[in-house]
Amino acid sequence: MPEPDVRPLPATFGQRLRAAMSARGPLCVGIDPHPSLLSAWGLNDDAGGLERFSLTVLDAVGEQAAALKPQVALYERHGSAGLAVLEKLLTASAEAGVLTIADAKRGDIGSTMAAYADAWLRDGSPLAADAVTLSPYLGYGSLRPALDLAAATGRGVFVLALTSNPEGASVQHVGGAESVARRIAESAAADNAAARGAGELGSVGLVVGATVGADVMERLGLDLAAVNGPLLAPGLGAQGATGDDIAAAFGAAVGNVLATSSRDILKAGPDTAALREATERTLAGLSAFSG
Ligand SMILES: O=c1ccn([C@@H]2O[C@H](COP(=O)(O)O)[C@@H](O)[C@H]2O)c(=O)[nH]1
Repeated sequence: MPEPDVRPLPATFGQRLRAAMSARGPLCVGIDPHPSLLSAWGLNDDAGGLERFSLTVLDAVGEQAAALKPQVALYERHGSAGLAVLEKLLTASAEAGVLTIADAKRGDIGSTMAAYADAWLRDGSPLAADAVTLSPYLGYGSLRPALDLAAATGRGVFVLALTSNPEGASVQHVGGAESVARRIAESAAADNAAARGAGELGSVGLVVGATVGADVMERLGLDLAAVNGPLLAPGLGAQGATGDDIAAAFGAAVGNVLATSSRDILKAGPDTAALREATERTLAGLSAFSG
């Protein structure tokens, strides 16, 4: 009879993110190599500049942030050479023990979704990250291949629910008390039920903008605490939101918020000390809810 496999299961993304947030604070630093930032850093708008930019951010703030969030579009615009740099960044981050969230906003019919899941969430995939952002416009259920693969490989997802841009309201707020956003939140809560039962943070997160505001949350009757998943909150700094705005809007769910900022921190580069100082300042600005 074969020996039972007694290797411990890998920690879930929710467990790893909770540990990172407890140790470092609730901040994710976005890596958005916009052409204007590359230029301001004295770098070329090419794969060489992209690599220098990406690895500088990892080196400078990788130990301060709970996670790094590369914006996939800004690598894709360089074609295959840009994606090769993204692969390098994801590998280097994993080797350094830094969690990564690939901001790819993927979503498609289930059969194609399986291929996106394979790219971002499969062990051994060159583009494997700890988590990926997903768009539920084709229906939350269409994301199932990614939800299942993430669960099987100890990875996570962040599903767009209430995005930080003003245009999001025209889709996400529709339906009032039965809004699209509320349905997405309820679906994520159902997928996190087992983690809730175990008293742990689930691995199915939502994207809820830091810019959204308490009035909208109230009007839509969203129970974000019931989601029991990480809440990725973009909009800090460059889009105008503050730590106080997050504390006011997220209420009882604020302990699950992972605030994310890109341009406001990145504009401090390329100097490593200045990037660290900007990250420190951003973390201090979250004191209203990070204790
Ligand atoms: O609702 C959303 C979802 C994703 N984002 C992304 O976050 C960063 C924000 O960058 P800043 O420079 O801090 O404004 C960017 O990659 C967006 O695509 C978002 O802003 N809002």
